[in-house]
Amino acid sequence: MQLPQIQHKHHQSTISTRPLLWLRSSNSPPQPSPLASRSHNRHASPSQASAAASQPPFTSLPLRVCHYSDPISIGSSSTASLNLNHHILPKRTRGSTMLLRLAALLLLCAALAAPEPGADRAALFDFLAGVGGGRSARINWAPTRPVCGNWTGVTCSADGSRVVALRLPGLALSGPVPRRTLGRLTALQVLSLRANSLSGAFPDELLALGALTGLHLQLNAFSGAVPPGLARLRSLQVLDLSFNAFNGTLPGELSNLTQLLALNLSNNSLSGRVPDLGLPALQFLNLSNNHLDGPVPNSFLRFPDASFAGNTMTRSTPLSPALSPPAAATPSKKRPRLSEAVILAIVVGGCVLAFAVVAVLLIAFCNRRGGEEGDRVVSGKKGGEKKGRESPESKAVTGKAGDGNRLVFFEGPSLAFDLEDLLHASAEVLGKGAFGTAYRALLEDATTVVVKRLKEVSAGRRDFEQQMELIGRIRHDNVAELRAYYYSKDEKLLVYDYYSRGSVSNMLHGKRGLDRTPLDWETRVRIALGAARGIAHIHTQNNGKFVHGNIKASNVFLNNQQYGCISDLGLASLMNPITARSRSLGYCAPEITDTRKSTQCSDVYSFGVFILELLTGKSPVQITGGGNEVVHLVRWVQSVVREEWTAEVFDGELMRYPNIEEEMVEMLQIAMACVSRTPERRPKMLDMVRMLEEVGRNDTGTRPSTEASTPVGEPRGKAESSSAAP
Ligand SMILES: Nc1ncnc2c1ncn2[C@@H]1O[C@H](COP(=O)(O)OP(=O)(O)OP(=O)(O)O)[C@@H](O)[C@H]1O
Repeated sequence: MQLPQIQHKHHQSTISTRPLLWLRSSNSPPQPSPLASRSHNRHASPSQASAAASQPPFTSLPLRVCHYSDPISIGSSSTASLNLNHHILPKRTRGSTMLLRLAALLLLCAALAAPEPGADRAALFDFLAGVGGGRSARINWAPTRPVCGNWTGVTCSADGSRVVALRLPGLALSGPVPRRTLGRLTALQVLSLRANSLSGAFPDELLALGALTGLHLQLNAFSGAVPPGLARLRSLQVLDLSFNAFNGTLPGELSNLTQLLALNLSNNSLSGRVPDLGLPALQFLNLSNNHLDGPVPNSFLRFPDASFAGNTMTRSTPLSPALSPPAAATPSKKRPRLSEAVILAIVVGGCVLAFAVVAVLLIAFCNRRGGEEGDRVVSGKKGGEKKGRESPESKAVTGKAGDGNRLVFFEGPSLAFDLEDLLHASAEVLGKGAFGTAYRALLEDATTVVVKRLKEVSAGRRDFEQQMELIGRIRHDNVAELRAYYYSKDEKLLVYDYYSRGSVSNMLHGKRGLDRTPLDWETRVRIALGAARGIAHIHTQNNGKFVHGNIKASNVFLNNQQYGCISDLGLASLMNPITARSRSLGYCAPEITDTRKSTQCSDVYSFGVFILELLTGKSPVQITGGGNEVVHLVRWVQSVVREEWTAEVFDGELMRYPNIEEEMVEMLQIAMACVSRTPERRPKMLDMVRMLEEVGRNDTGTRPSTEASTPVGEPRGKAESSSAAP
């Protein structure tokens, strides 16, 4: 991907961009292409280098670093003004010089008067003084300015008394971490020194930082053992030591890290067997490209092959050829032909796309860096920074002057991340849909978001932004909120909350066995009712003209109250209609053709198909007869019902629940009305809400109770009031 040169808006300094690496196994950040990165793995054996082309499911995004070729920090500029020599200035400037001095003095006084994390300030200074290469003017730690809110990469507690986060990525820091410096930051929760050139053993003093939740030391040159003492960091949620030169075995003591959500030790020189660490909370694991051997421990069997690629580990089910280590150890692995095979595997895995997402995110990040100094994208409202049309809900905007590319965040109740956090996130591919690829990204503060990279957007910038503003304003319990969007010529990104239980499609058709989430009747009714409320609300937007356009089970999730919650609204109108339609097979109303766009009536049809899916447990389109026969759910249900075999249509899994037949039949009738061929005969979504609420009200108390006790038809706070509003 061609990365642009970006001008720093204020200092006129050129930021040269280094190509990023993401989900890659490479030895150092500046690699021109993900496909070429195999040959640059400085710690990996040839086998690892080959396997490095595989796609570990977890990695960091810190992969492009911006360098200011002519950096001038605010601190240094204010110091410069103090040093002005009035003797060489013309008389008329002497007055202003005095003013400047006075201002600087006031600034100093203000700095001294403000509540300061005094001890932490001293520790930070000692760190900077002791670390190699740490005198970069990009580290704007001016003694005259208060630490909190001013010092580069430093975040303080709410009362300003302690430093709680230190993020100094890509600042060319080198050498060992100086002793008795960072260990004094005892309130530190997040430490990120990623993408520097720090070396030496793991800094032991970090092991005393009991409040740490995120430790990001990836992309450095640390060596020696992974210390067992890490187990003392009981609050740790994210540990990323990837792309270093750690060796030795993996300490079993890590099993004490019961809060750990993400563990990335990839691209080191770890060896031996992997102990069975348990780690029940772990969601991301990457041990790829080490020298590990032995079986994949039981507790890690739930992670994909890519987590272990580039080792010689074995698991009960064979590693997929694309990811298995290797044979790559043999010279033949170095041959171009094999490399192509590996590359193909990457493409098949779809993970290469993740690379591009991060590229764009990084571009956006650099754009942000080019914006106002200290411009925190979501940390608060900033008046006047967004020119032109502005949604009242938009919180802040970053961008490069002139091209209009920008990242826009919307207000949200739990918005606690900014773009920088997003860029530092570990990520994995969730899936590929009609509109692009979705990634799950774990931020440094352990927040998980979903980043959706759209493809084949046919709408122009203006239409796109208008639609985003519409979508971003929608707030409803049963509608997945759009948190942020990014638009540039080449990339369009959307940021959503992550729904940990996955989509209703996963719940209905996901793999059978232990991992399967059984969907009881009550849950299905709540899903249908919630989704109906959400869609009904959507239909009231834009003066009652808003269309969802892509209603299907993979776009319905469970909200906190276990009701359906609809996502991906309003995207269909921005896309190439033919591509979108081909992926929504089975949900598409018959009247929608290549030239006719989705309507609210066609939304109702799609919703009807979704209800049939909930009732039957079957996909909207099934291929049978050895791939020769296509069975459409709607037609199948219609034919069965016509033959009066109604009971035959229901999901076998529902048969275990007594006394629900009547409700199932009612719901079937509602669904059948929705999938009428004649659009005008379909009910409105608001009618659907009422009808589905009636289904719940018919409960005579004989229905088996489930863990979620809220009666289906009962008003439920915001969702109910919202649904009543339309
Ligand atoms: N916010 C989310 N939380 C959890 N999983 C999600 C989220 N958004 C999408 N997914 C899952 O990621 C996968 C890919 O989603 P995506 O929306 O890209 O494709 P889709 O839903 O299959 O098709 P379409 O692009 O038509 O919506 C799906 O399995 C989807 O359920």
